[in-house]
Amino acid sequence: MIDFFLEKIANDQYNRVVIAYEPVWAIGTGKVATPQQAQEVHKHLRKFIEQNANAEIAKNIRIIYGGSVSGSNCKELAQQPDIDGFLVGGASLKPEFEQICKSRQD
Ligand SMILES: O=C[C@H](O)COP(=O)(O)O
Repeated sequence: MIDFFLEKIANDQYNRVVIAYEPVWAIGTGKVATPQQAQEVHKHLRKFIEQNANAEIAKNIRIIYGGSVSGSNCKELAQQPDIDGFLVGGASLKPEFEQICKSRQD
């Protein structure tokens, strides 16, 4: 499905694109992907973009993870090289959201 969208994006428009990977079983369930699982998918997406656009675009595009992100799992997810941020649902309404926002800064 992503190829359908990518072919409609001009190379100079990629800086306005954010791709979110959300395993459906992780949305609002409290079951989060392991950092390794999420990293594997994000890496695959970045590689796909490299092959279908170019290496510079693939390096700079933001690929974010969503699905039961919390204060207790954000740190390790944020350390994965191809996870650029999060799409946060339930935890965005809780104090731990601040921790999630800062998780890539530490
Ligand atoms: O919009 C938010 C995402 O669907 C994830 O929601 P969640 O963090 O509650 O699992």
